[in-house]
Amino acid sequence: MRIIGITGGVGAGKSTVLAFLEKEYGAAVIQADQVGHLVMEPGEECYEDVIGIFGKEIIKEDKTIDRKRVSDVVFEQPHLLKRLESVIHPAVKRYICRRIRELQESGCRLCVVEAALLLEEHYQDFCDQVWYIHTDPQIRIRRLEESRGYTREKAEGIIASQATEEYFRAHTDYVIENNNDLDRTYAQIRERIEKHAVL
Ligand SMILES: CC(C)(COP(=O)(O)OP(=O)(O)OC[C@H]1O[C@@H](n2cnc3c(N)ncnc32)[C@H](O)[C@@H]1O)[C@@H](O)C(=O)NCCC(=O)NCCS
Ligand SMILES: Nc1ncnc2c1ncn2[C@@H]1O[C@H](COP(=O)(O)OP(=O)(O)OP(=O)(O)O)[C@@H](O)[C@H]1O
Repeated sequence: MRIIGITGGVGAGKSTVLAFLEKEYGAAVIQADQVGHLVMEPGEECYEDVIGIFGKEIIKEDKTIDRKRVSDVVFEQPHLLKRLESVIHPAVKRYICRRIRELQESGCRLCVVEAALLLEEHYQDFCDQVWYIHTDPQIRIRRLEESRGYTREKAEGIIASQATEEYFRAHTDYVIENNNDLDRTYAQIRERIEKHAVL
């Protein structure tokens, strides 16, 4: 099974690229953000620890954790983000490694793992290649304001907590530019998959 890692900053278009790989090439996809959400669901392994860090105020009526509330705090306060990461990251990595083993055993040909923190978490160790999705910060901020209702400050806070463009470029195998319309992005993906015999 080939494993492609997809990384890049907030709102760069990672999930959009992932959806294309799933639809066009039948890739099995794994999204670290979603796994992170899963492990803090009620009854899951990180639920109590996250409440231990932020207090009972983050519990919503339906008992789930209010991630928006957590996110409003952590991207402003690095020491709290570090504590949250120390709880979530090991659980996410275990989940992803387990899922990869399952996919391998099921005969899957292509798996794509998406993570903003792919490099920091060393997921490249189990990826055959890593792609960096690049979009200029101002375009990302505008897209996030329009599609997710983020404020400029919130988007900037997340961007500030992530790796720099230079770091991403220096540690990845292929860069996809996603500043323009999606057809141009998809063309770069096709080229990489087809000309470089990824499959
Ligand atoms: C802060 C939380 C609760 C916000 O949840 P919410 O559903 O509102 O946002 P979402 O998870 O979609 O993240 C929003 C954006 O921030 C980025 N992001 C999330 N965590 C981090 C982080 N630790 N460092 C840098 N960027 C991050 C995401 O990649 C995404 O681009 C959540 O992101 C979280 O638990 N983060 C810490 C754990 C983590 O590092 N997860 C990333 C994958 S393991
Ligand atoms: N080329 C593009 N043109 C216009 N809009 C785009 C383009 N690429 C992505 N978008 C939009 O930008 C927003 C962010 O894209 P997406 O969710 O794929 O980013 P992401 O990198 O996965 O975000 P996150 O870091 O939060 O996981 C979405 O609303 C998406 O539809």
